[in-house]
Amino acid sequence: MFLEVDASSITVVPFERTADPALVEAISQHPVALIGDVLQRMGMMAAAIRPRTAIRPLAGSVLPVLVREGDNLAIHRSLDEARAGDVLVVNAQGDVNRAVFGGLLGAGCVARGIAGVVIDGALRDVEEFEELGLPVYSRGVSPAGPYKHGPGSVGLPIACGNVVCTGGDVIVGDGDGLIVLPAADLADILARVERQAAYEVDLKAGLVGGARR
Ligand SMILES: O=C([O-])CC(=O)C(=O)O
Ligand SMILES: [Mg+2]
Repeated sequence: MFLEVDASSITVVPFERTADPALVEAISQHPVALIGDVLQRMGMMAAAIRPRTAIRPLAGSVLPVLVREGDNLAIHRSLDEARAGDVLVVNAQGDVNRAVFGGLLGAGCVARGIAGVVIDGALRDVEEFEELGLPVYSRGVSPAGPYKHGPGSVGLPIACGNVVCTGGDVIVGDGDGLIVLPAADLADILARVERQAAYEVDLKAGLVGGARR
C-alpha cells in the first residue's frame, strides 16, 4: 500500500481471472444495451451508477472490494492484489455523502494497469480522472474524505448496483451504464451479440431507407 496503515482488518481472498482479454476487448466494442438485450435484459447495474468521465468503453475483469460506508482501507489494500486489466468494483454501501475514492488512488490504479473503477458509493477529485485516462463510474460525488479503519474484503463476491459481482467476472461500461458477464460464457455471449448487432444494422438501414422514400 502507498499508505503506512495497518490493514489487518481486511479479508483478502485470491481468485482466478479466466476471461480471454481478446474476447473482453471484442465484446466491449458493442453497446451495453445490446449486450443486455442478448442476456434477456438482465445483469445491468442500477441506473444510479453513472459514468464520471467521457472515457469509453470500460472493460475488464472484476476485482471485487467491500468497504464500510465512508471507509476506503480495503480499496487501498486491493491495489496490492490488482493485475493489469482488472476493474475495481466496490460495494461502498451506496453511501453518497463521503467519498471512498479519489485522484491519488486513481494514480495508483493507473500505475498498476487497472482498466477502470466502479463504486456503489461516492468518489471525489472528479476532474482528475479524465487526465489520468481512467474510466470511473459511481453513484455519487462528494468532497468529504474517507476514513481508513476497515473492515472490508478484497476478492470475495459483492453486491454492486444490485448485481452480484464475483472475482473474475467480466464488466463492460459505456455511456448508458454497466453490465456484468460470467467469464465462462463470454465466447457464446459475444457470438450472440455479433448476430444481434448485424441484425440491427440491417434493420436500421431499412428504416433509414424507408424514411427516404
Ligand atoms: O483520500 C483518499 O483515500 C481518497 C482520495 O481523495 C484520493 O485517493 O485522492
Ligand atoms: Mg484526493
